[in-house]
Amino acid sequence: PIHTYKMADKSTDYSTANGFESKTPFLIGVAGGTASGKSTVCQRIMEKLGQQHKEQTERRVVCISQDSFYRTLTPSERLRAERGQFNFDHPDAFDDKKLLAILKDILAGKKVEIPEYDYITNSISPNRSHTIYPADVVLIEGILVFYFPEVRELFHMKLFVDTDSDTRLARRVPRDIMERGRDLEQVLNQYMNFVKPAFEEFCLPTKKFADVIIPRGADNLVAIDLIVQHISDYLKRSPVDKTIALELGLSSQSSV
Ligand SMILES: [N-]=[N+]=N[C@@H]1[C@H](O)[C@@H](CO)O[C@H]1n1ccc(=O)[nH]c1=O
Repeated sequence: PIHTYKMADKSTDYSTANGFESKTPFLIGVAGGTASGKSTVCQRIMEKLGQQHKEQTERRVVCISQDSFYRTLTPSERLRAERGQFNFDHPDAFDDKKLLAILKDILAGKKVEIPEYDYITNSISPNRSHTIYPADVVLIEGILVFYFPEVRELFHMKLFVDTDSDTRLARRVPRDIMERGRDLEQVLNQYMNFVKPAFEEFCLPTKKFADVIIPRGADNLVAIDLIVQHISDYLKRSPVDKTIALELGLSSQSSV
């Protein structure tokens, strides 16, 4: 029997329409504290899905970051940010309306432009954006992807990466110093004043919305395999959208 993939909170009928599969991408939200391993979990899922679908090079799995949707800071906010006195972990720091609009475009199978975020200048770098073509699986990772109800309701699957906060801090300090040009005192002050309190007030409470909670993040290979298997089963039931494959100039013969 052909299974129609029934979502918990919405039934999506991937029935064919005018000869082609008319389907929306499988949208996965990946939340968790800073440095919990969200983007690594996304990478592992994409790698393993890619391996699973060798025979179908059209399978497209892409990942976008909520950090691409930090709102533009006012000059005074930018000054505070430079002094480590701006709270980037608060929901108000994000342009959730823009994220919602982009996710709806993705679900409509549209091609979207995602800006890159520059942690050194604390701003979106206008010339560095990347294009997301219609995909089969789209992962969105971020500390507060489950905080905004309208965004949360769009996900077909919600993952929460649950890593101990001391492990996260231990990873965060070197990363902020090496990659984001900060000094130790500023990183620790920012963590104590903003990152830790905001995690407890805004991020941790969204764990209850997760379908799967992943303790230890990317090290948890059993959890990642389970998740990949679930996605793979879903993908097997919804053949590749030929229009997407043709549009992208891909075909099963091509060695993309
Ligand atoms: N500071 N701080 N915390 C946030 C948050 O924990 C994390 C979100 O991915 O990125 C951090 N973040 C965000 C924007 C920025 O310009 N700098 C920065 O460090």
